[in-house]
Amino acid sequence: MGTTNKLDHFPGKITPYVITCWLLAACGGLMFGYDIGISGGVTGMDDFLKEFFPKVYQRKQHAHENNYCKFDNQYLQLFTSSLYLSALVSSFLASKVCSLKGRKPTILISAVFFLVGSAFSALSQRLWMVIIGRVFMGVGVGFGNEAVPLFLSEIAPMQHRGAVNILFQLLVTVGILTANLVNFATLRLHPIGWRISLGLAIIPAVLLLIGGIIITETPTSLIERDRIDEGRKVLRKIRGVDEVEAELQQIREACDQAKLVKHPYKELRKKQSVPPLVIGILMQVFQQMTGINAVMFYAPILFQTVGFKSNGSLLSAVIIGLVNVFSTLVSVYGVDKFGRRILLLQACVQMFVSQTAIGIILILKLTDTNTLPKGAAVLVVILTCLFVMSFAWSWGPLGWLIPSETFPIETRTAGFAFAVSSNMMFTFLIAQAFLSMLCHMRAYIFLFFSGWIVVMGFFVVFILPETKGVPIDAVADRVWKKHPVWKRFFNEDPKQENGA
Ligand SMILES: OC[C@H]1O[C@](O)(CO)[C@@H](O)[C@@H]1O
Repeated sequence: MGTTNKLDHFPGKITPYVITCWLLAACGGLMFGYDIGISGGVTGMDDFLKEFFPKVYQRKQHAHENNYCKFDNQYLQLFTSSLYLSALVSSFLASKVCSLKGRKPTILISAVFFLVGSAFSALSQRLWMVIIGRVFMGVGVGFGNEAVPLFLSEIAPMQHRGAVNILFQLLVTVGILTANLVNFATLRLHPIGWRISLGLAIIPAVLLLIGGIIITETPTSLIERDRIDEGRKVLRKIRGVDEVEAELQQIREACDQAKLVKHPYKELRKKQSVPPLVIGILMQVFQQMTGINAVMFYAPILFQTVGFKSNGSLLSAVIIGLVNVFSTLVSVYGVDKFGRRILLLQACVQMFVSQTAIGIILILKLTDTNTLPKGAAVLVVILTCLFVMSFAWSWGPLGWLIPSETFPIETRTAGFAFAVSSNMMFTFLIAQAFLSMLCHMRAYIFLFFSGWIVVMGFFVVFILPETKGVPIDAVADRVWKKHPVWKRFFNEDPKQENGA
């Protein structure tokens, strides 16, 4: 632990150049969000269903007794989920490219795959072509989600890292909202509305491509690869000052320490890695088990299921998208003021109440002929907004922030890759299973998610330590070693410390 621990006061300002780099790279978040938001609307569009899923279209036309099952089709779910499966696999490859070649090339690869994939899926004539397009886009998402959050925080001055990390999630929510708006507009454009929706993903991809060409490589990545002089030059440029030796030194020490560990993935198997690994993975798994993506992917379908017309359901999705963006802004302010645990716990209560209430209303009020009384329908939309609101200022951004600040430098990128892939894995599972679960569990599915939220509440109370205000490299000493559950993993016995 001989590192410089004067972590937060290096000279430097937020220069216009850094802001430009942030904005361009953050298009990676926009791209990811656009995709999350676009697929649900497209799956609900008649022209799309007629072309690729005529049976689902027929079922939809003749809404009958079992309305909950009208969208239950494995291939329809595969349309949404295939992207996350390929993102899951590619995020491990991306973590290698990211450390061996740098953040910039990883971002460029991401943009190219996304660009090709979105053009391909928009122009498809067959279902398999759409799916291949989605798989390409998934590689883009896997590479982007690995490199962009790292890039954003590595070029940020230390004291702004938390807020900048949330910028990624904020752009994800802006992407989702944009997609909801696009779907709302293209619904009326027969028969190619869905093609326009899918094709417009090209815009964030092109922006990211331009960004990938313009942005600088990060100083950490250059120094990690022994390109010290270039690292110094970049640091001067992004900080807007000449005096950067102290920060350069600190990055060098951190990189040297990381290099002592030859195999970060092996290091993750050691006892001391258990606490951050468990926390990093569970934060992401729980983020998905709130049921957020059941709403984000399938809100338009969900609202159609409970009796809204196409138009009304897409409009509701737009409202939810707006709530999502504005509530994420709250966390930028709240995360360092109230702390992580308070935000997460408050959200557990609000999410539990709203999910349970939605479930009960649907169980009691949704008739077999697929009608929900007007008042109940409005209440369901309001409750969905309350649910999304609390998710957006807590588990949404903190699902990324906490894993990025709990690992020590030696295992940070490897540990983060596990967190990213757990997110993709559970996003995939929800995308693939939700419509079938809806068919079999009906409105009880909401109670299923509320059950998970109770488990998450216990997790926060008993297991999750507070990391507010703790410098990133002091987490082991100040947090883990003092925590009643986790301190036993930090044995004082030197043999154990060395991993013997
Ligand atoms: O804003 C909601 C979105 O945020 C994420 O949880 C990513 O952090 C997505 O999985 C979800 O769709």
